[in-house]
Amino acid sequence: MSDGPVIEVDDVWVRLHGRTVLEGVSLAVHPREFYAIIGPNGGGKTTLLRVILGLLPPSRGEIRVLGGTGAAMRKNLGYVPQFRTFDFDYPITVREMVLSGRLGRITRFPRRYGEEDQARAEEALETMGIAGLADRQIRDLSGGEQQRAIIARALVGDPKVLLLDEPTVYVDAPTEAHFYGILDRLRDRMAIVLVTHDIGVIPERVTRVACLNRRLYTHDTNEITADMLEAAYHCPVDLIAHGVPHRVFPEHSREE
Ligand SMILES: Nc1ncnc2c1ncn2[C@@H]1O[C@H](COP(=O)(O)OP(=O)(O)OP(=O)(O)O)[C@@H](O)[C@H]1O
Repeated sequence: MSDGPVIEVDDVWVRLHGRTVLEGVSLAVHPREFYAIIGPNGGGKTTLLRVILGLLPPSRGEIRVLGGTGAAMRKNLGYVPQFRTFDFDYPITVREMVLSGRLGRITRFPRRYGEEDQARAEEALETMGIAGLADRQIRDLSGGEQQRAIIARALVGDPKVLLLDEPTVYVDAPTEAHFYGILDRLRDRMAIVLVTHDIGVIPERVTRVACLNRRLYTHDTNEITADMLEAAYHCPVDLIAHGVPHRVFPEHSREE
């Protein structure tokens, strides 16, 4: 992989039903980066992911994936949508669900999974620690196990960037730590972009943080600063009460 950005968002604007949802958003994600985007509910996080994925055309601006703008480049993106968008009552095993992440890569007809598809699915199940659950029905899993299956499904396409929308909603604290450990190991192979409204879940391993509320506020470092939060949340945010690990903040001076 070259060292150029894997994703470039260049002055992107989105208007939906007469409302500006994204306003002049620019960012670059580099290989092996762990980029966290936080912001309040309705701040435009899912919209930004949808624009990056090519699911929603911007009113203005450009998205480049691995330097290109064509739809084919988007195959390099793995997407983990919000948990609530899945229908877990659908009768399907964990392996079948994970395999379905390969469908976009199969061009022959009729669409049948080949050996490589099967091998990738086993690898993704192993990576997410759910190989032992492969033959279970997805509806019989716990919320945390289902969440891992969703991520495994995004991994089978061998993405260069993994985009996650609120991935820890159904995950308890010990599992969350383990989960972020897994994401960190994935960074050998791909960049990670994680969006969340909950500033308490920003893991210590992030390499870059931005706040999004229609506009994007960032200092291009892994520090969340009080001014970024205030700009995005439009109110003073009690940093400690939200359990944000203090290491993501810069040193406070004596006067603060
Ligand atoms: N298809 C749509 N049509 C009209 N408005 C939309 C549409 N999709 C999103 N919006 C609006 O755009 C704004 C941003 O929504 P978005 O889902 O991107 O926010 P978010 O930051 O992901 O929020 P949350 O943390 O609640 O998931 C919201 O005000 C939402 O109502």
